[in-house]
Amino acid sequence: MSEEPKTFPVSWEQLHRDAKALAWRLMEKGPFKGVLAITRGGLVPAAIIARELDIRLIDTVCIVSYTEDNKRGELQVLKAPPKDSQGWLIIDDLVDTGKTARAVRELMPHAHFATIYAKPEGRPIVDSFITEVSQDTWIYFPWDLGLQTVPPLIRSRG
Ligand SMILES: O=P(O)(O)OC[C@H]1O[C@H](OP(=O)(O)OP(=O)(O)O)[C@H](O)[C@@H]1O
Ligand code: HPA
Ligand SMILES: [Mg+2]
Repeated sequence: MSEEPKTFPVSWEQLHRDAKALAWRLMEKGPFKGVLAITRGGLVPAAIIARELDIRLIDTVCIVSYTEDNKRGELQVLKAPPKDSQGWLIIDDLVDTGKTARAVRELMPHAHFATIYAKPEGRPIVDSFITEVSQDTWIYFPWDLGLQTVPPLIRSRG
């Protein structure tokens, strides 16, 4: 992963709101027979969307992308998705370079692919998303954040 100058921290409330907005959009794309979460980032959004669409069949595709010198490396599929991709809804938290999405699409060519956030490089690979952020923005998800103190605005002025 490269150094990203801009940051986009997402709170639990915002994530819930954005996941529900995605569920609204997906209502007209279904019906879906099941939700496939891309671990690990897709797990929380998948739970919210499955609840809103009243889908009880949930599966995962478990993927690790090794990092070497802060760079995204080879993708390793630890657990494959179902063989028949027809009618499945794939959920991930975001698409960035599109490497993960491309790999999962190859395994699930007939599924609908949805993410909450999308960066320009990966956006053409997904079927549905809610919010686009620029390629040089790093999204921080609530499960990677903690409460901390911040200095008054006036002291951070250059
Ligand atoms: O479009 P890409 O460049 O492939 O990046 C997007 C992927 O990267 C993140 O997952 P990560 O591999 O960091 O693992 P995690 O979901 O377990 O956090 C994110 O959850 C997406 O799955
Ligand atoms: O912007 C991001 N945020 C968190 N994880 C990621 N994995 C790829 N891009 C990102
Ligand atoms: Mg992920």
